[in-house]
Amino acid sequence: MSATREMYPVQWQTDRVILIDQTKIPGEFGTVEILTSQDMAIAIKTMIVRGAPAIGVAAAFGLCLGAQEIQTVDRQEFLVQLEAIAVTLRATRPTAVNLFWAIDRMMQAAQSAPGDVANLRTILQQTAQQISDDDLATCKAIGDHGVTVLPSSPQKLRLLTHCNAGGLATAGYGTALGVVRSAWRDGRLERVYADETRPRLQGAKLTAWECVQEQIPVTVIADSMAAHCMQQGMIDAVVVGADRIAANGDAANKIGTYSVALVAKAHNIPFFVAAPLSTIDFKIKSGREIPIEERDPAEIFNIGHVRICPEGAEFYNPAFDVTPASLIAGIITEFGVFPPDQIEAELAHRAEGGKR
Ligand SMILES: CSC[C@H]1O[C@H](OP(=O)(O)O)[C@H](O)[C@@H]1O
Repeated sequence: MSATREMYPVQWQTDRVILIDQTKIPGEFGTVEILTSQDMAIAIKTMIVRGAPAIGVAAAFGLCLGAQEIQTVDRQEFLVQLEAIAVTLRATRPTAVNLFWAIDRMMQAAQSAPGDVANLRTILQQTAQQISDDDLATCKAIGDHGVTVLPSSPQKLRLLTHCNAGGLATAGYGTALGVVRSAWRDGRLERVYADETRPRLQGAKLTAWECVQEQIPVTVIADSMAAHCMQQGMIDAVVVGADRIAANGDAANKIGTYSVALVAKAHNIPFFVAAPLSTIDFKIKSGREIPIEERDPAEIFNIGHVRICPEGAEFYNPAFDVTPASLIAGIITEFGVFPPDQIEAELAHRAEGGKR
């Protein structure tokens, strides 16, 4: 299956949501049917669906499931119960701002829609689908803008990425992998170097899978090898995704991204962050305010189902880190590529214009 437009990690089907089960890739390609808002919350928390834009889309359709569960015909009571479901979905994961942005957009749509409860259900489904469709178009625009800022030589570039910011992490096509796909389409790409991305291994499992699906040459490396590859002159540029970008351009992304950015700077290799406007959190001034999710220590002490650490050791498992704006050559958005210290000025007016 192609991992581009045809591959939708989140799909609404009449009265349920079909998720690609990302915990099973690459061993098996399977889907799960999500019938309730509660099950959608579990799917987001357990990373059956993951990736900042993808969990925003998933939460939006989770609210559509919730709307089906609410029995009342009283509009005000419906909105009260819908907000309670929104609280549950908001509590699933704290770092990716797309989750909160999508839920807020859905709740605003419901509260401002006219008519009875049946109409609110219709508006919610239309809004969730629009969020999904917009993200797909946004990823394509990010991909195409991204190619314009990649180094002009060599003609065929070697791009390193960290984690998975691909079609699986979005409504399709991807952000960082959107740049990869557009570069590949334009004959500008020799190879992707994919950090395996311990502990969840999204690079080894998901990025490699997406590239292999489309015959994009990909080399998987252990996270500890990225510095060596850059020192050896094997990497021309780095492109990663983001889960939340502060107004000053500091960017939170999967744990290990900050190290990659530091090494890229040391070797004068351009380090780009690819993300939609919905990932920029204008309400926070710097990356210090970005909440960092801490996950189950078992993700550290197990590989697969094999325990690799002795009982008695303690563990620390932050799922994200923050790369300061000073290490970022440019933020690639659907509106173009901007220096991180100009992101607030450049894009705030679009946010006020309701384009988010
Ligand atoms: C376009 S995906 C952005 C971001 O989301 C991923 O986190 P997770 O797999 O924990 O949901 C990763 O940080 C990606 O770069």
